[in-house]
Amino acid sequence: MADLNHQSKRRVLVVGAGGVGTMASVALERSGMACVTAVLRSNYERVMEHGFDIESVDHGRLSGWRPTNVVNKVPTASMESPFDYVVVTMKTIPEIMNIAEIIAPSVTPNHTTIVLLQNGIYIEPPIIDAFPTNAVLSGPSYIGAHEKNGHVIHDDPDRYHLGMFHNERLDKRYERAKLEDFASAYNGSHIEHAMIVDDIIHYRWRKALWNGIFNTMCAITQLDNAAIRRSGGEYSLIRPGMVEMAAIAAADGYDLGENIVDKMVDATPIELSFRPSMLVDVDKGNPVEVEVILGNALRVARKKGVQTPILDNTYRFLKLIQTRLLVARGHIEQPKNIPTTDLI
Ligand SMILES: NC(=O)C1=CN([C@@H]2O[C@H](COP(=O)(O)OP(=O)(O)OC[C@H]3O[C@@H](n4cnc5c(N)ncnc54)[C@H](OP(=O)(O)O)[C@@H]3O)[C@@H](O)[C@H]2O)C=CC1
Ligand SMILES: CC(C)(CO)C(=O)C(=O)O
Repeated sequence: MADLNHQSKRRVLVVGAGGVGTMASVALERSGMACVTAVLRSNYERVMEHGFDIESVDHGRLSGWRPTNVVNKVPTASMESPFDYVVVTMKTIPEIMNIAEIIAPSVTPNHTTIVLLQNGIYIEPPIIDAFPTNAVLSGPSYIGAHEKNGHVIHDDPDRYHLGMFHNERLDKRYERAKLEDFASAYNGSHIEHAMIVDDIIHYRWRKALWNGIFNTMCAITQLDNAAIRRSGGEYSLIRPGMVEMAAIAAADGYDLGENIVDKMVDATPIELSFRPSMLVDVDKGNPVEVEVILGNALRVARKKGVQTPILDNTYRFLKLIQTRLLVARGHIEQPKNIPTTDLI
């Protein structure tokens, strides 16, 4: 572990301590190079009293673990010691929340770097619009980690591509320095989690092939990734859906290469049954990230004139499920009129 004193540690705020946020906090704290304040919500009381109980494929068993600070509200940044990084690990549900507004009190202009460790495509532009003087890093994660009331099962290694999402008002050398500094802090526990890449949008489209198809279709059918393939979905829906997503990426200027569909399907062997994060949300009765995982991709398709019949229907089904979930949680009332979006 790095031998740094408290003063030289990066001050990091992690917003949302579910599976991804808790494991990000562990990686950063265990590196010895960061001091984490984690913002918790439903698990706050439990973690304050007992800490997290974590079973991690990367870090082993941690009982009663807590980051340096645990709070239940996004803190206002102090003038003397602003946050160096605000790491966002909440789900993105634009139907009911605005991430930029949530993190705003903790972001110091010209100083804080915002790191989005979330799924989705083109989730960065609204953050850059809201914080024009702050660097934005983007890291679509391949972790498997799920949290329930302070208990975390982390069974797939914490790995992600990390890149800067260029803000035209900032110098690329400044953004690059932030990218390298954050990656070094995250990787400081000597587990190589963050892999720096030059063009993060390419990697986000690659991941959209998996998330936009498996996450959505598993959430709709409530079948895990292996069950959906074994039930005939691989050739009727999964592969054709991935072909559509690759066509959107290509129209956006990102050629994902030959055999990308085979590669993405083979990336998760059929022997490995697991529930993608969106299916876990449906299991828990939580709203799903339909807009950032699929809606944003379809917005690009519309703009570029790409036909996406399978993904259009996937979106329509998922929006119905989303309405049920939002009503059940009291976020919206049962719609009386037919709800529409720019895509329906
Ligand atoms: N889990 C996984 O294995 C993977 C997840 N991802 C992506 O990572 C991101 C995080 O996913 P995941 O960890 O599964 O999400 P979870 O739902 O497990 O955790 C999100 C956490 O954020 C909290 N939260 C929500 N809103 C706020 C708020 N306003 N203030 C403070 N806390 C808040 C939630 O609290 P509460 O409990 O009160 O709702 C919850 O604890 C998502 O974009 C997901 O798609 C990517 C790859 C794998
Ligand atoms: C690809 C996967 C399954 C995690 O690695 C994911 O992104 C998710 O569960 O949302």
